[in-house]
Amino acid sequence: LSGCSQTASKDHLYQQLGSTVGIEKIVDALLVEIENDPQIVHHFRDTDIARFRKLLIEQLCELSGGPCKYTGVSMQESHTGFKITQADFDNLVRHLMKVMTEQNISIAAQNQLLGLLAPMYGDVVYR
Ligand code: HEM
Repeated sequence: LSGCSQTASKDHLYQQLGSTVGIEKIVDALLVEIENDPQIVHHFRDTDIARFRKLLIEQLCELSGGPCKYTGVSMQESHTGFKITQADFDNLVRHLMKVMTEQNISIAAQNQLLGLLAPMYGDVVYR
Protein backbone atom coordinates (compact mmCIF):
# COMPACT_ATOMS: atom_id res chain seq x y z
CA LEU A 1 0.00 0.00 0.00
CA SER A 2 2.75 2.45 0.88
CA GLY A 3 4.39 1.59 -2.45
CA CYS A 4 1.16 2.58 -4.22
CA SER A 5 0.81 5.90 -2.49
CA GLN A 6 4.45 6.73 -3.18
CA THR A 7 3.93 6.07 -6.86
CA ALA A 8 0.82 8.23 -6.85
CA SER A 9 2.53 11.16 -5.18
CA LYS A 10 5.36 11.08 -7.72
CA ASP A 11 2.91 11.69 -10.56
CA HIS A 12 2.21 15.30 -11.25
CA LEU A 13 -0.64 16.48 -9.08
CA TYR A 14 -1.95 18.52 -12.02
CA GLN A 15 -2.45 15.33 -14.04
CA GLN A 16 -4.06 13.56 -11.09
CA LEU A 17 -6.60 16.36 -10.87
CA GLY A 18 -7.48 15.73 -14.52
CA SER A 19 -5.45 18.57 -16.03
CA THR A 20 -7.21 21.82 -16.91
CA VAL A 21 -10.51 20.14 -17.83
CA GLY A 22 -10.54 18.27 -14.51
CA ILE A 23 -9.73 21.42 -12.54
CA GLU A 24 -12.51 23.31 -14.36
CA LYS A 25 -14.93 20.53 -13.36
CA ILE A 26 -13.76 20.69 -9.74
CA VAL A 27 -14.20 24.48 -9.61
CA ASP A 28 -17.61 24.38 -11.31
CA ALA A 29 -18.86 21.75 -8.84
CA LEU A 30 -17.36 23.77 -5.99
CA LEU A 31 -19.27 26.86 -7.12
CA VAL A 32 -22.52 24.86 -6.94
CA GLU A 33 -21.63 23.72 -3.41
CA ILE A 34 -20.90 27.32 -2.36
CA GLU A 35 -24.17 28.50 -3.90
CA ASN A 36 -26.06 25.91 -1.85
CA ASP A 37 -24.29 26.56 1.44
CA PRO A 38 -26.13 29.24 3.43
CA GLN A 39 -23.20 29.39 5.90
CA ILE A 40 -20.78 30.83 3.34
CA VAL A 41 -22.69 32.00 0.25
CA HIS A 42 -23.22 35.50 1.67
CA HIS A 43 -19.50 36.23 1.38
CA PHE A 44 -19.86 36.02 -2.42
CA ARG A 45 -22.86 38.36 -2.68
CA ASP A 46 -20.95 41.09 -4.55
CA THR A 47 -18.40 38.84 -6.25
CA ASP A 48 -17.99 38.64 -10.02
CA ILE A 49 -18.36 34.85 -10.16
CA ALA A 50 -17.05 34.46 -13.73
CA ARG A 51 -13.84 36.24 -12.69
CA PHE A 52 -13.58 34.28 -9.42
CA ARG A 53 -14.03 31.01 -11.37
CA LYS A 54 -11.28 31.91 -13.84
CA LEU A 55 -8.86 32.92 -11.07
CA LEU A 56 -9.51 29.85 -8.95
CA ILE A 57 -8.91 27.59 -11.97
CA GLU A 58 -5.65 29.43 -12.70
CA GLN A 59 -4.56 29.17 -9.09
CA LEU A 60 -5.28 25.45 -8.66
CA CYS A 61 -3.63 24.77 -12.03
CA GLU A 62 -0.45 26.65 -11.15
CA LEU A 63 -0.36 25.30 -7.58
CA SER A 64 -0.61 21.70 -8.78
CA GLY A 65 2.25 22.11 -11.25
CA GLY A 66 0.18 22.83 -14.35
CA PRO A 67 1.07 25.23 -17.17
CA CYS A 68 -1.01 28.17 -15.89
CA LYS A 69 -0.13 31.51 -14.38
CA TYR A 70 -2.30 32.91 -11.60
CA THR A 71 -3.25 36.50 -12.50
CA GLY A 72 -5.28 37.46 -9.41
CA VAL A 73 -4.28 39.43 -6.35
CA SER A 74 -2.71 37.93 -3.21
CA MET A 75 -4.81 35.74 -0.92
CA GLN A 76 -4.41 38.27 1.87
CA GLU A 77 -5.61 41.16 -0.27
CA SER A 78 -8.56 39.32 -1.83
CA HIS A 79 -9.91 38.04 1.51
CA THR A 80 -9.45 41.13 3.65
CA GLY A 81 -12.70 42.66 4.89
CA PHE A 82 -14.74 39.46 4.53
CA LYS A 83 -14.18 38.31 8.12
CA ILE A 84 -14.02 34.70 7.00
CA THR A 85 -14.12 32.37 10.00
CA GLN A 86 -12.37 29.09 10.70
CA ALA A 87 -15.76 27.39 10.25
CA ASP A 88 -16.14 29.04 6.81
CA PHE A 89 -12.70 27.76 5.84
CA ASP A 90 -13.51 24.25 7.08
CA ASN A 91 -16.79 24.30 5.13
CA LEU A 92 -15.02 25.23 1.91
CA VAL A 93 -12.43 22.47 2.43
CA ARG A 94 -15.26 19.99 3.08
CA HIS A 95 -16.96 21.00 -0.18
CA LEU A 96 -13.69 20.71 -2.06
CA MET A 97 -13.09 17.18 -0.70
CA LYS A 98 -16.65 16.18 -1.61
CA VAL A 99 -16.39 17.37 -5.22
CA MET A 100 -12.95 15.78 -5.66
CA THR A 101 -14.27 12.47 -4.31
CA GLU A 102 -17.23 12.68 -6.71
CA GLN A 103 -14.75 13.17 -9.54
CA ASN A 104 -12.75 10.13 -8.49
CA ILE A 105 -9.64 12.05 -7.48
CA SER A 106 -7.49 9.75 -5.32
CA ILE A 107 -7.24 10.44 -1.61
CA ALA A 108 -3.47 10.88 -2.01
CA ALA A 109 -3.99 13.60 -4.62
CA GLN A 110 -6.71 15.25 -2.52
CA ASN A 111 -4.40 15.37 0.48
CA GLN A 112 -1.58 16.75 -1.63
CA LEU A 113 -3.78 19.60 -2.88
CA LEU A 114 -5.14 20.34 0.60
CA GLY A 115 -1.55 20.40 1.87
CA LEU A 116 -0.77 23.12 -0.66
CA LEU A 117 -3.86 25.14 0.33
CA ALA A 118 -3.43 24.82 4.11
CA PRO A 119 -0.59 27.40 4.38
CA MET A 120 -2.99 30.02 2.93
CA TYR A 121 -5.21 29.72 6.00
CA GLY A 122 -3.61 32.68 7.78
CA ASP A 123 -4.07 34.94 4.75
CA VAL A 124 -7.75 34.05 4.33
CA VAL A 125 -9.25 33.80 7.82
CA TYR A 126 -10.15 36.64 10.25
CA ARG A 127 -9.06 39.48 7.96
C1 HEM B 1 -7.15 28.16 0.73
C2 HEM B 1 -8.40 28.48 0.52
C3 HEM B 1 -8.82 29.52 -0.50
C4 HEM B 1 -8.30 29.78 -1.74
C5 HEM B 1 -7.17 29.08 -2.45
C6 HEM B 1 -9.07 30.87 -2.29
C7 HEM B 1 -8.86 31.43 -3.55
C8 HEM B 1 -9.43 32.59 -4.00
C9 HEM B 1 -9.10 33.28 -5.21
C10 HEM B 1 -8.09 32.79 -6.24
C11 HEM B 1 -9.83 34.41 -5.29
C12 HEM B 1 -9.80 35.50 -6.37
C13 HEM B 1 -8.76 36.56 -6.01
C14 HEM B 1 -8.90 37.81 -6.83
O1 HEM B 1 -10.02 38.37 -6.89
O2 HEM B 1 -7.88 38.29 -7.40
C15 HEM B 1 -10.67 34.42 -4.09
C16 HEM B 1 -11.59 35.37 -3.79
C17 HEM B 1 -12.57 35.21 -2.84
N1 HEM B 1 -12.62 34.25 -1.86
FE1 HEM B 1 -11.30 32.80 -1.60
N2 HEM B 1 -10.01 31.26 -1.38
C18 HEM B 1 -9.90 30.44 -0.29
C19 HEM B 1 -10.69 30.47 0.83
C20 HEM B 1 -11.87 31.17 0.93
C21 HEM B 1 -12.88 31.00 1.94
C22 HEM B 1 -12.81 29.99 3.09
C23 HEM B 1 -13.87 31.87 1.66
C24 HEM B 1 -15.18 32.07 2.39
C25 HEM B 1 -15.97 31.06 2.68
C26 HEM B 1 -13.47 32.64 0.50
C27 HEM B 1 -14.18 33.67 -0.06
C28 HEM B 1 -13.75 34.43 -1.11
C29 HEM B 1 -14.49 35.57 -1.62
C30 HEM B 1 -15.80 36.11 -1.10
C31 HEM B 1 -13.75 36.06 -2.72
C32 HEM B 1 -14.14 37.19 -3.68
C33 HEM B 1 -13.63 38.52 -3.25
C34 HEM B 1 -14.17 39.57 -4.14
O3 HEM B 1 -15.31 39.48 -4.60
O4 HEM B 1 -13.44 40.52 -4.43
N3 HEM B 1 -12.26 32.17 0.09
N4 HEM B 1 -10.40 33.30 -3.33
